[in-house]
Amino acid sequence: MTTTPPAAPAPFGARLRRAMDTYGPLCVGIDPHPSLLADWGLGDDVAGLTAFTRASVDALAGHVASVKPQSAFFERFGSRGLAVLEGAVAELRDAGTLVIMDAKRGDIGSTMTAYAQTYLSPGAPLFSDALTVSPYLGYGSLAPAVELARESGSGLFVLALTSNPEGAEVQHAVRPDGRTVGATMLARLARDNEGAAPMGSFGAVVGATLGDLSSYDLEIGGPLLAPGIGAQGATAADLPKVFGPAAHLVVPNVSRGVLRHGPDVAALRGAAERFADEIRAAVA
Ligand SMILES: O=c1ccn([C@@H]2O[C@H](COP(=O)(O)O)[C@@H](O)[C@H]2O)c(=O)[nH]1
Repeated sequence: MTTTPPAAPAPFGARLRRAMDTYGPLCVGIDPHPSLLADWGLGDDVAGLTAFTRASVDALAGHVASVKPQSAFFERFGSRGLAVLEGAVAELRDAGTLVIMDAKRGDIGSTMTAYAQTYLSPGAPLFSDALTVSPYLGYGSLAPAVELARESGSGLFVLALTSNPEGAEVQHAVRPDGRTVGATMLARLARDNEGAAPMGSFGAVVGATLGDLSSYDLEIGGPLLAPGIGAQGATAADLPKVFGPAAHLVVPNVSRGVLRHGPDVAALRGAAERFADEIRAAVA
C-alpha cells in the first residue's frame, strides 16, 4: 500500500496575503502589560494572565488576519506563562488566525538554530506562523531561521526600522558602501523574497511612527509589519504618508489601542473592527 505524503503547507507569505485580503491587513497584539491587567481588574499573576489571554483569543480568533502575542509578557511568569502562550497560539492557529510570535530572537548561527526550532518547527509547542527576529548579530546569522522557515512554510519579520526613537542610532548608521544599516536589511530581505508570489515570507519590521520613508526602498516583496499605531502615536491615516507605494505590503499592528477596550470580549472585537476599517480605508 502506498501512502500519500502530507501536502506541504502554503508559504507564510501566500497565507498572509490571503488572510489580509479576507479580513484586512490589521494585526492585533496580545500584550498583557501589568497596567492593562490592573485596568481589566485582574491580578498581575498567572490567573490574571490566563483570563486576559482567554478574552483576547475569544475576541480575535477567526476575526482578524493575524495576531501578534508579545512573548515578553508571558515569559514574565516563567513556565506557567509560557503554557498560557502555548495554549493561545494553538487556539488561534486552529481558528485559522495567523500567529506572528513577537519574541525578537537573534544570536550566533548555532544558537539561532535552536530558536528557529522553538518557533518554526512544526510540532514544537510554540510553533507559530512567523517569528520576529533581530539581525543585529549580522543578517547572515539568521540563516538557520530562513532555512527552517522555507522548509516549514513559516515566515520571519526582521527588525529593519523599528518604531522607537532609539532605533535610529543603529538603523540609520551609514555603512562604508553609503547605505544605512536599515536599508541594507531591507535589501537582504528583498533578495530572500525573490521569485515569491503573491508575497514573500520574509518581512521587515518598519515602524508606522517614522514619518516619510521615501528615501528607503520598501518594496521588498514581503510584508512590512508596522507597529506604532495607537499607544505610540501613529494613526491609520499616517500609513500612506509613511509607506507610499509600498502600502500594499503593510501589516499594521495595534496592541494597547485595542486591548484598552477590554475585558469585555465584544468591546475588544469592536475596537479591532474599527481599527481594521480605518486601516482598510487608509491603504485602499
Ligand atoms: O519596532 C517595533 C517592534 C516591535 N514592537 C512591538 O509591537 C507592539 C506595539 O504595541 P502597542 O501597544 O501598539 O504600542 C509591542 O509588542 C512592541 O513590543 C514595537 O512597538 N516596535
